[in-house]
Amino acid sequence: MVSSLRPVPSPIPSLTQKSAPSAHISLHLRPRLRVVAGARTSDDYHATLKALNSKGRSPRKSLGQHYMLDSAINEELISAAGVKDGDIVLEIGPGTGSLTNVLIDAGATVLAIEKDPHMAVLVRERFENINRLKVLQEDFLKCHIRHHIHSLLEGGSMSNANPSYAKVVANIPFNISTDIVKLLLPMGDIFSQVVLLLQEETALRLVEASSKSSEYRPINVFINFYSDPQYKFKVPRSNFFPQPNVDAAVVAFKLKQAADYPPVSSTKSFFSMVNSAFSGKRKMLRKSLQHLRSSLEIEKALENIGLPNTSRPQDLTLEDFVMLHDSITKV
Ligand SMILES: C[S@@+](CC[C@H](N)C(=O)[O-])C[C@H]1O[C@@H](n2cnc3c(N)ncnc32)[C@H](O)[C@@H]1O
Repeated sequence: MVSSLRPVPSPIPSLTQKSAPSAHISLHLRPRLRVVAGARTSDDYHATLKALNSKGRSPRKSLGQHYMLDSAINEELISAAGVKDGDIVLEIGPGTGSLTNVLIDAGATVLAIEKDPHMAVLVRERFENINRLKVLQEDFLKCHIRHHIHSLLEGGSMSNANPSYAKVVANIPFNISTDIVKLLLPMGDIFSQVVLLLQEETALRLVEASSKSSEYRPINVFINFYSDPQYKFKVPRSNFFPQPNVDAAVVAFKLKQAADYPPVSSTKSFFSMVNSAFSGKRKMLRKSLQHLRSSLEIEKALENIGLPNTSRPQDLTLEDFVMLHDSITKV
């Protein structure tokens, strides 16, 4: 099913076009060298435009609709997740169905959740004879995803194989990508792999920022708590229609299971402490955590774990935060 070598008419940019260097990637976070640019024109280019034209639909900015034009990139996405025959895969935002098509071709059973009712109809029509695909017209951020995936894993009628875990592979709207990451990563009981196409700058911030870097935030502690993230490759903006103002990148999160989470007495109190620690980024922890314990007690807790009593949040690794939380809750 993969691409034939047909010329791409204007005004859609050539899929082989190199993108401009990313000017906004900040400070310590620099893009990796590996870039997957569409090396050929793709059936997806034609399928996408045909599908959009047939419905008279213009892409909606509010829904982050930037459609992938190259099935070669979709294939790289599913290979990053190791999708194989019989896998159960959640796709968020199938749009015109270009990634869905590659997932179905790989033998996966696909649950696709699409917010736009027109695109949900379009993708249902495109794959009307495929019984390994279920399309739900719902807002992913509000749907009962655990319930839907459980029924597939428990051997619902759609699936002939019954893997223990499902996978997520999706080209998601950039404007809700952090919300999606926050929702999915603590679901290591149902998902083993989450592979997402994100805005490149977001991908770098989420995956590369570590303690000591100025980009380090509570979300980085959260991500490393629940997963082992890996930046996979860059996808230049010229591979999407309409072309966004930024490049994209693929990130693979290998989800941990609960038994492998760092040992904290309560995740709620742990992340609440981490958020407070970052509330005044330039502030020393003995000040920003004062509502939990006295300055003296925080200083003592920091010293107990081998850190200077003047430490700021960006000085602490995930393991340091775990020890600090343990020490503070015991003081
Ligand atoms: C970046 S496009 C990707 C489309 C398609 N997967 C592709 O690769 O061409 C994002 C898709 O997510 C859908 N979407 C936006 N917000 C959503 C939400 N909250 N829940 C589910 N789908 C959403 C959009 O309508 C759109 O189809």
